Amino acid sequence: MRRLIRSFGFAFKGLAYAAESQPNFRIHLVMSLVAIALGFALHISTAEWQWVMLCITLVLVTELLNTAIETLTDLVSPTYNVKAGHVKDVSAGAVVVAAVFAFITGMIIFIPKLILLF
Ligand SMILES: Nc1ncnc2c1ncn2[C@@H]1O[C@H](COP(=O)(O)OP(=O)(O)OP(=O)(O)O)[C@@H](O)[C@H]1O
Repeated sequence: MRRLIRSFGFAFKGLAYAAESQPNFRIHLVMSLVAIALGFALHISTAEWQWVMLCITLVLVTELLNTAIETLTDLVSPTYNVKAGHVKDVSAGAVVVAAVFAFITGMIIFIPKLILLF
């Protein structure tokens, strides 16, 4: 049990490191809170909540993995290296793919409800 609590402690340390060091991670956290607030305000359905939560999870997880990959790349290749550049670019590409998916899903769920309000 003590080991489990210790592991959670390390995981939260990782989350705190990403939040402190990565402006993009902070932006995605704020966007996630905005999506959750909109979800409550617009009374979205259970199925829509599942899509919203999937998008939030996907974006935050890819952002965390991107941070880990960037940190590891800087560790193993502190000087310029073409392959290190590719590693970082591909990793950043994964975040963009997740963010585009989240943006499109958000539009599909929220735009019709926002239009009905006006
Ligand atoms: N060691 C390296 N060798 C070659 N190219 C690199 C190297 N480090 C960074 N790059 C190039 O510079 C780009 C930006 O790298 P950087 O480490 O600044 O990440 P970043 O854009 O600041 O990421 P984030 O904003 O998510 O923290 C990389 O995507 C890559 O193309």
